[in-house]
Amino acid sequence: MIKQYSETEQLRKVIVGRYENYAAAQAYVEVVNEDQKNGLPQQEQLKKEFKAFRQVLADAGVEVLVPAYVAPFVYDQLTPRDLGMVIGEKFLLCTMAKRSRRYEAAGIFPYLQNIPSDSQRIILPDSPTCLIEGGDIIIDKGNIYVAVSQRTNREGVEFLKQRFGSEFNVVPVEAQTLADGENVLHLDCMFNPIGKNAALIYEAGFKTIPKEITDTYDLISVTKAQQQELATNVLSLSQQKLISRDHEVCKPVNELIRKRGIEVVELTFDAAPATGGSFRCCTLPLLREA
Ligand SMILES: NC(=O)NCCC[C@H](N)C(=O)O
Repeated sequence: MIKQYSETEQLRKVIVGRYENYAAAQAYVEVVNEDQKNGLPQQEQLKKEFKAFRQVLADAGVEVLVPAYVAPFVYDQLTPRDLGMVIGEKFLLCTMAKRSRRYEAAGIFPYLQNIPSDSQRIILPDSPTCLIEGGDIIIDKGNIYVAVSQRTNREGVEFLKQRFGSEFNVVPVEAQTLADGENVLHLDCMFNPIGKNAALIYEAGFKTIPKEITDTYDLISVTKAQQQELATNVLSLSQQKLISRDHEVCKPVNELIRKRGIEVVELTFDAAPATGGSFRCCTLPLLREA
């Protein structure tokens, strides 16, 4: 059973990134984003942080799944978020922009085998040039926000409109580019709904902020320094509770979230963010429902 109509409804089942075998074969390591230019994390630190993260999820009653190991040529399986997206009761299998991530989805195939086949619930983009990554998609309150970013192109946005436009209001978002001086890898690195009607936002990451966002949410702005530490990239367990980094730069944001009456579980999570992804990126929810 897969289902997701919102970013904050009770999380029931989730795929969490695989730290085991990370960068096991140096020969296949590909530096895929700006953050990684500063060096990659050590296995031991990844292990410690991911174990604690998985434990918090399990203790909260969430079913935790881990991708199967693919092969040495897929050196990084830390951030399953981008591999796909549950949209309503369908699963969009994404087409990845980076070579080293192109076959990463094989690790989550075991979890797609039991999705009912009464209709075509697994949606595959028609063309290899149609790039979409799950980090660029957010579904909430009847809207699907999708960014044109470093990883998702206009063809990807058009595909989403064509396949999901009758059921959802598809809202395209243009992210600023590296050439504009903004390092916004995916939409969830600059925008993320939390609680009942709040959202974290890094305004400077947008070319234009869609009115669906300004009209719908009580916005909590993050600074450029906070965006760089992925302060928007929290994971909601429910409308009442979320997981965020205990990083010094993120703490003021956590306080603003608490002021909205949302419980914030702070965890040490520094290794995965050094690869470009924090809690949202390191998870792929399969089931959210009250
Ligand atoms: N949604 C996200 O922002 N995901 C982070 C992806 C990090 C991964 N190393 C990548 O660059 O593709």
